[in-house]
Amino acid sequence: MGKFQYPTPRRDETVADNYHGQEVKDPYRWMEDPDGEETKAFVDAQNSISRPFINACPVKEQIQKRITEVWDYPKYGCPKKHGDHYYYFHNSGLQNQSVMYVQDSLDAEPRVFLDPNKLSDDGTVSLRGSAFTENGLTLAYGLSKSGSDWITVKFKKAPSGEDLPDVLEQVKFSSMAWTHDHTGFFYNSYPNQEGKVDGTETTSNLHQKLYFHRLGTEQTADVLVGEMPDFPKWMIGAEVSDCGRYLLLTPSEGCDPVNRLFYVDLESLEGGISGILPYVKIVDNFDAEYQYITNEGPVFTFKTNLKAPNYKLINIDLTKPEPENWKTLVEEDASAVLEWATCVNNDRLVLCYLRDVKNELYVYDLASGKQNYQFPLNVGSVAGFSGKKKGTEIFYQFLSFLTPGVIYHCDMSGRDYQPKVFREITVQGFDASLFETEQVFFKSTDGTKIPMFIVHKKGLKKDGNNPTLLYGYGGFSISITPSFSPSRVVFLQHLGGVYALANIRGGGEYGETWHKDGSLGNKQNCFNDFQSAAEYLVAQGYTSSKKLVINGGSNGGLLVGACLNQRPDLFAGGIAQVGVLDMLRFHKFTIGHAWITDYGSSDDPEQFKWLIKYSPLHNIPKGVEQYPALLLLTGDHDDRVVPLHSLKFIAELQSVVGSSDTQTNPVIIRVDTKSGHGFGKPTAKVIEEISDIYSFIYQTIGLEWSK
Ligand SMILES: O=C([C@@H]1CC(F)(F)CN1C(=O)CCN1C(=O)c2ccccc2C1=O)N1CCCC1
Repeated sequence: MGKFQYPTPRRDETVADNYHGQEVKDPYRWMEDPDGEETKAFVDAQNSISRPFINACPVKEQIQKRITEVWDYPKYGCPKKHGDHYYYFHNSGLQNQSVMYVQDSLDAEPRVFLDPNKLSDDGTVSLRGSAFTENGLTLAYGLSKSGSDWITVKFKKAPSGEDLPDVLEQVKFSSMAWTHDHTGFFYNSYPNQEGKVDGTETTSNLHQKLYFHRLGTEQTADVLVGEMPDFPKWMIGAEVSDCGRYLLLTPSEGCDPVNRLFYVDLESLEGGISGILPYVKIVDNFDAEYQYITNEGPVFTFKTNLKAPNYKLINIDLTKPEPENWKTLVEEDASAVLEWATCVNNDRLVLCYLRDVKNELYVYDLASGKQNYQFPLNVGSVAGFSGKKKGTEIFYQFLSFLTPGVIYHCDMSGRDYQPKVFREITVQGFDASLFETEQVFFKSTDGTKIPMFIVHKKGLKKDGNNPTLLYGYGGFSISITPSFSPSRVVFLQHLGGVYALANIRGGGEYGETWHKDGSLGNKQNCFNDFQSAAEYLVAQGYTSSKKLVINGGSNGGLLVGACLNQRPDLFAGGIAQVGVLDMLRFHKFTIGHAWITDYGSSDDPEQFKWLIKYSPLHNIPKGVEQYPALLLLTGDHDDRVVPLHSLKFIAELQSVVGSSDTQTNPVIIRVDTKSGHGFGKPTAKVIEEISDIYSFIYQTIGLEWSK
């Protein structure tokens, strides 16, 4: 591959910051202004390199065509009952957004209830959050434009779908909680945020407030019911209890699974909801998480990680709320993580556990906390669930790497549970029997056992010659569990690929211990684990460093950037999507301040030392013979991880390797328009992006297309 001529954007060597005595230059600081003419010109110049390179892939059309074919299968979500009707999401295959249908019964003719595809001509308006009233007669739903975190909340009558006039703007990171008289709705917004709020701005999201909206009134009449003026970073989660009597407030100040716990007895409010609510504090610290499950009168059940890093269920009686009166309902399981719990049929709990990255589903008695049934489940994930306290049935969706989806239905009114297949999702032309999934455990640098899924065609030759895509995330207590991906099928089936998913530390796969072992001062463990995963795949003959490409998005984009910098010899390439790459400044933009719980902050001298050691922007290796091929991807409306991270990183990398005679691998960036962090991305854009990624890999590590 010939040498690339990269743009040479202005380097302002006068920009430098003093971090606790250490000067750090930031020559591309000007790229932090997304509206600057220079920034826009830089983006255009970068796309003028990456677009032709990607399009030069000789089989790009075949790749895109095949991904489109495999993608074109009917997708369904679990039905949910609201009032006397069932609602479910369905995508006929290639629709940009899934459509919400309503049925009068499970076997009645479905009717379109809400079709987001009608709300834009390119599918870039997506549904983000929704909540039905208790009687199922009104729906509040959020709409996001171009993938931004900002939503506009609108309302519909159900089941007719008739639009109501109410509109709520400047809503972000919001709860959606109705009062049980169906007349009002709690939500969050940033009313005082200055300037643009269209998702292309980088303004920090501070001073979130809680409002109460009365249906049929203007947003200007909404009642400010909660604010924390002394704690600008706090976000105020709100939930109405199953009985409708209590409003639970769960303030948080970052992304750690911890929150405070306040409540309001809505029945005790003299004069109704008319101002800041008189909340009672049950927990006034950030020592643990308390997630509302249900309540029986004043006895509340919460999922918590208090002295239980794998989580447990506790009961708190509001009439005697002191911790010494709290009771454990379901003890922590030392070998499985309690991921979620839901009350169904008034007196049952459905609990979902994760054991060695595989889900298990159980029924417990609410009163006794005793387990009384385990649902039969294959190896894989429970990717969807629906059921509620006043309901007598549940639906759950099972997925795995080779199972596109099976939805089960179970009547919970008796004790003899007979889950039945409600719907089996199939992919034309996909024969799962041609492939296999292994779960292996390898040792990381410090000897810790790390799980990894490996998926490939049966009969794979372990001759070190298989192109391999190694995916990882490793943060924010998020577990990456088996899922089905049509584009991955194309990589395995037509590009002879091996797909590996490494469940590295920082995630939630083994509870809070696992998360903490990959956060803050331990963040390097994530990179060590991922590099050890790569070394395992090479040592076992799955692949070689010349055929190994790493991929991650968001926090996983940081993972890719840091690992390419640290071990440019170990990888042929990297695909970093919407990555966090400037670890000294991430907390200054949009919701970045909430990530300090995982990363720390450069404002703190001790934490600065952690960050400067691995921040991708500040650790690009100099003098390496060949930096791996790198494709960065971002979007102009990404207000979760703002594009400046990727712009500054690619500029610095190109300035370091661009002049090297031995650097033949491309290091380029693809900046999409009307595109955000990923949530709600239209199918057309998703397929284009994956096709571009495979085309990039095809040209850099040399793939072969087979029919
Ligand atoms: O997006 C993120 C991190 C990872 C996460 F913790 F899973 C979520 N996250 C967030 O930044 C979550 C942002 N966020 C809230 O804080 C919040 C409160 C209430 C409702 C909705 C929201 C919401 O989306 N990151 C991007 C890169 C690094 C972390």
